[in-house]
Amino acid sequence: MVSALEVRAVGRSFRTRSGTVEALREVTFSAEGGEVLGLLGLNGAGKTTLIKVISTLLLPTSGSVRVDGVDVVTGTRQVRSRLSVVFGGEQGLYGRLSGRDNARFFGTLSGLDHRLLDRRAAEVIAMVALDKVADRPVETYSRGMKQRLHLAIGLMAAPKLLMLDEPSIGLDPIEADRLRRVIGELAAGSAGYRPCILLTSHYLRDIEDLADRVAILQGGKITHDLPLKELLRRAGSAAVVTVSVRGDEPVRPDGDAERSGVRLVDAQPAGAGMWTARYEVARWEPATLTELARRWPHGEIADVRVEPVGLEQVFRDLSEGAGR
Ligand SMILES: Nc1ncnc2c1ncn2[C@@H]1O[C@H](COP(=O)(O)OP(=O)(O)OP(=O)(O)O)[C@@H](O)[C@H]1O
Repeated sequence: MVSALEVRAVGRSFRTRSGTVEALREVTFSAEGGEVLGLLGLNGAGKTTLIKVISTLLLPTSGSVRVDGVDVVTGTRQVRSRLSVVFGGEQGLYGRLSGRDNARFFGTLSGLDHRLLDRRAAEVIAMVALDKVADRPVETYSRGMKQRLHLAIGLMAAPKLLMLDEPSIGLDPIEADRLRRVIGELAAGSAGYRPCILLTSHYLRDIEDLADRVAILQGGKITHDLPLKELLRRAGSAAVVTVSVRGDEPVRPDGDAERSGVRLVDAQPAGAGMWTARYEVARWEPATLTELARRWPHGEIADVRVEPVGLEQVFRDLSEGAGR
């Protein structure tokens, strides 16, 4: 089977006055249709360079990239017709034109047959839920609507590979959620097929909500390439649970934290006969609550607060682990 995206041992260096910068080093990964791959990296890690190489804007110095089986260097034109890059932000739309006319215009630029333009524009506008405002000038759109229009335009040519760069940048939480919902539907096949989606974002919520897999770039190298669930599992704990207990001191950890998946972090008296204790738990499930109650045989649990460990924490831990 041909992968939607295949990146093999890609290197890209830049000559600068102060020497050579290796922006990408031996980058290798692949992704399939229907998969959402999150690409994470701190500033300067090489994300933009990688996106430019995949989208044929920069030549790789070494290695190869294939989009839907076509090499980016020898098949530049075919590759361009198989992928779309959607950037965050407000630029690149014609404010006086309607959303529908913007979609038609960019569809023409990407070589779509004019007989298909109207139908395709209506389809993609429906996919991103802009039907009601499709004939209004884009200058009257909210930021979120403009972002969804960018996505619609990116879908005009039914790309096999959809690259989304910071898609929710500058959006309020409601608009960001709406956009994430649309992206999730696309990955699930709302466009009639399942594109491969490469998602770059500093906003980890996008990645956490949408990605099936996460690749982490550090210093131009892929340091991790894992299913999202596995990456979160590597945090070592799924949640931090804070319990307030009325009653006696807790039973101290009895060496079975590994088996029970519940590890006491600290416990302190909180006055008026109350204790506050924090636990790291490997899984948050009904058995965890039973286990916590077992730790306080003479106490009454008055309150439980659960904070899931998110990708942000994992990313921070991994970045620190890599020497930052
Ligand atoms: N045209 C260029 N000339 C020289 N160095 C460059 C050029 N483009 C990128 N670099 C260098 O390559 C490295 C990777 O940059 P890149 O922009 O790809 O990182 P990034 O992960 O996209 O960062 P950010 O999150 O800040 O956008 C950096 O050290 C950068 O300074």
